[in-house]
Amino acid sequence: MQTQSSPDTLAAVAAVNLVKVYGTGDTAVRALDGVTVGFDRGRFTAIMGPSGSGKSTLMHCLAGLDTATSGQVLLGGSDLTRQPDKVLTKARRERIGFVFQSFNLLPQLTAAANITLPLDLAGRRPDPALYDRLVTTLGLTGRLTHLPSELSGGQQQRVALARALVARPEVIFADEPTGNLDSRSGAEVLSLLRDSARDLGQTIVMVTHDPGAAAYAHRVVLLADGRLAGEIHSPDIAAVTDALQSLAAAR
Ligand SMILES: Nc1ncnc2c1ncn2[C@@H]1O[C@H](COP(=O)(O)OP(=O)(O)OP(=O)(O)O)[C@@H](O)[C@H]1O
Repeated sequence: MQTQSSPDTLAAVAAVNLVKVYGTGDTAVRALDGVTVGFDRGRFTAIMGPSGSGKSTLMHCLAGLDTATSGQVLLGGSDLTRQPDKVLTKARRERIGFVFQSFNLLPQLTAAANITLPLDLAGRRPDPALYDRLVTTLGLTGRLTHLPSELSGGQQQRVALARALVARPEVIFADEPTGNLDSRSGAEVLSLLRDSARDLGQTIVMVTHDPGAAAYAHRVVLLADGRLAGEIHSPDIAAVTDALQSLAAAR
């Protein structure tokens, strides 16, 4: 296991000495304590670590959904932390895709309209071949005219995934993307993420607690107490489980 990660400004997305403090004074929590890590283009990385280690905070800061206290977030080499809100919003809309547990589907739109919404907002049309492939692979063919309230949790999650992938963003951030899926659907989603990295050169960053899910990634980045605690390249379930157990034992 390696414990070093150099700042890599050529990475698709990178954190440089990122610090995030919630609250002030005695109650302040240092959720990120100087994290420097890069995520290479076309690679699928899982972020893992004990509960409260800063995984979600890191991903939210990388995705521009939360503001770091200090440090930099680089997207394609440019510093997101110094951009005006308008530029940040545009970058989020056009260059970044999100697959979060809370789905964030619009309740009044059909599944199909939810999937194409980010493209519609950007005045772009979906690539029909990619759209068809995603809808078929994700088992949504018979569900496209349904509203989110008419879909199961797993189906909603797959709509959110199709929405993130169809726009072909440079970077996709996924927070427990298989959390609500049965094991077969979960395996399909993870394969799809890995294929998207390989075939479309997308950069995928996924937070997960599941060593089985992490084993689909090219690399696992470990966090503990808001700091980088190691990396595993070409992870398998046993190596990930061992690393998590070592982190838990060190607490
Ligand atoms: N909005 C907030 N206000 C105050 N503290 C927060 C806030 N969000 C997170 N924290 C704290 O920051 C630390 C890191 O939280 P974070 O959610 O990033 O951890 P995590 O590794 O994603 O945890 P989990 O695996 O339980 O989801 C925790 O101590 C948490 O309590």
